[in-house]
Order: sequence, then C-alpha cells, then structure tokens
Amino acid sequence: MQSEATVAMATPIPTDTFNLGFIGAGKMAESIAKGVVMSGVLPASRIRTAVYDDDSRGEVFSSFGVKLFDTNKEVVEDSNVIIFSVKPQVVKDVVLQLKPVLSKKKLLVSIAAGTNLSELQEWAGHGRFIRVMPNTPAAVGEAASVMSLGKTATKEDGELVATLFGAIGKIWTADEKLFDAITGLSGSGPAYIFLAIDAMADGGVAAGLPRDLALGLASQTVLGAASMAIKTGKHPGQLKDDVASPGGTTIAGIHELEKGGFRGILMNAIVAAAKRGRELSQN
Ligand SMILES: NC(=O)C1=CN([C@@H]2O[C@H](COP(=O)(O)OP(=O)(O)OC[C@H]3O[C@@H](n4cnc5c(N)ncnc54)[C@H](OP(=O)(O)O)[C@@H]3O)[C@@H](O)[C@H]2O)C=CC1
Ligand SMILES: O=C(O)[C@@H]1CCC=N1
Repeated sequence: MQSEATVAMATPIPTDTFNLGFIGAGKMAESIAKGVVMSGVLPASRIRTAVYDDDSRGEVFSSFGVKLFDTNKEVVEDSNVIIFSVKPQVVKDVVLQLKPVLSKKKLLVSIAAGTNLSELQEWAGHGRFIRVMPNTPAAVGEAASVMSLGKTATKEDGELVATLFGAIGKIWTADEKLFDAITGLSGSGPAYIFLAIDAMADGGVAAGLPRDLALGLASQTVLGAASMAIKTGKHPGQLKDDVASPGGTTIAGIHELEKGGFRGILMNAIVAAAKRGRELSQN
C-alpha cells in the first residue's frame, strides 16, 4: 500500500526580507525558534513574538536574540509567516482577535493539536493556512513534523514551511485526516520516551549504577537504537533479534517487558492521545 505521507520539498528563505512571528511564546514555540536559529536557516533577529502575561517567557526568547513586541498585532504586522503556537483552547479567540490584520499576504501556520484547517481558515477569513504537528526535539534539530496545506496555500508556501521545519528535523506532508494519530504518535511521543529514559535510568540505579552513568547510558541507548532503526532501514523486530542471544540477558529482560504488556501499553498510549486530539477538535 502506498504511504499517505510524503517527505516535503524545501526552498531557500530570503533572510534579508523575511520575518517569522510566533503568537504564543510557550514551550513548543521556544523549541522551534531555538532549532531554527541553531540551524542557521534564519537569524534570531528575524524572529518575533510578544510578551503575554508571564514576562519570564519574553526573557527566554530575548535571551537568544528574538525581537519582542508588546502585542500579538505588532508581531503579525511585522511578520511574513505567523505560527500560532497557543493552546488549542484559546486558538479560536486569538485568531479571531487578529483577523483584521491577517491579510492574504501573510502565510499562517497553526501547530495547535485538535484544531482543524477548516475552522482555522474560517476564523482567519482566508485559506492561506498550513497546519503543522511538530515535536519538542525541534530544539536540538531532531523534530518529527508533519504538515497539511489549507485551501489556498500554494506549493511555494508548502516549500517554505518545509524549509523552516526541515531545518529543525524531518518533515512530511500528510492528509489532515491523519493529524490526530500523528499528534498521538510524534507530537506527544517525546514525552513517552523521556518517561522510558527516566525509568531505564532508575532500573540501572536499582541494579547498582551511579545515577549520572545510568542516565547517560539510558539516553545514549535510546539515541543509538533510534539512529540504527533509521540508518539501517531494518525492521525493529530484526534489530531486536540481533541483540537477544539465546539464553542470554536481553531475552530475560524482554520476557519481563512482554509479561507487563509493554507493547500493548505503548500502543494504548498513542491511541488514547489520538482520541484526545479528536475530542479537542470537537470542542
Ligand atoms: N508542547 C509540545 O510538545 C507540543 C505542542 N503543540 C501545540 O503547540 C501549542 C502550544 O503548546 P505549548 O507550547 O506546549 O504550550 P504553552 O502553554 O507552553 O504555550 C502557550 C503560550 O501561549 C501563551 N498565550 C496564552 N494566551 C495567549 C494570547 N492570547 N496571546 C499570546 N500568547 C498567549 C501562554 O501564556 P500563559 O501560560 O500565560 O497563558 C503560553 O506562554 C498547543 O496548541 C499544542 O497543542 C504541538 C506539538 C507539540
Ligand atoms: O499535550 C499536548 O496536547 C500537546 C500536543 C502534542 C504534544 N503536546
């Protein structure tokens, strides 16, 4: 069966005339902004956001050179591409408030979970909108992102977003109907893996290792396993078999994981997160 997702094409950004604005200076916006700056695709001086409520968020952004405004309106007016990075529960109000300045000259992007393009386009008053589901490893250039183009977003708009998000990791294009599942897998997924790293380190400590060594080994083991799955292209089941010697240590560990329902638990977590995404879209 052909995959419904494709790796997106990228295009260069004219850095001397281009500004990127974030509406919502939260954790995901910070990860994207840091990743973009680190990649060199856009300098921090070309990124904008506004201080809202909590001044410490503004300080985080200004600490790496992002330009701060007092209002969201100024961010929109001074940006070519605007990324809505507020919580799904407030995105409608925020887009509606900004509608008078959201002209078709602005390419709009939303990263909000459970918020459909049809609604975003209606609130903004036009369809030059792209929905993206990124994840926080953007901050270290290892995001897994997926985008879906709105009604009047052009191929060039898609390529521009692919450049931005391609600079901070990998980006695919997929049908919007897959977005809740994508959110449950890659959007939320880093949290599951952080839990796994923490638990593996705890296991190492329980088995007698010092904490620092246990955490370093757990993190590097996850990184190495992911890198192997990507670089070899081998099925993870084959890679697992290559680690597990007959009557050895690994199969003893795997036996415990299987008794505890490890695979079923991970599958359930992703299905539950996808379901929550669907619920958010129905609110
Ligand atoms: N975190 C993640 O891993 C991922 C998040 N997302 C999506 O990204 C979006 C942001 O998530 P996240 O960064 O985690 O959330 P945060 O709560 O960290 O960020 C949202 C920010 O928006 C601010 N805010 C609230 N109302 C307004 C407003 N009217 N104008 C400007 N700013 C406002 C909030 O301030 P205050 O706290 O003071 O209200 C907060 O700083 C969500 O829609 C989420 O679904 C997508 C993929 C991954
Ligand atoms: O937890 C959330 O709702 C957001 C969306 C994906 C990751 N974080």
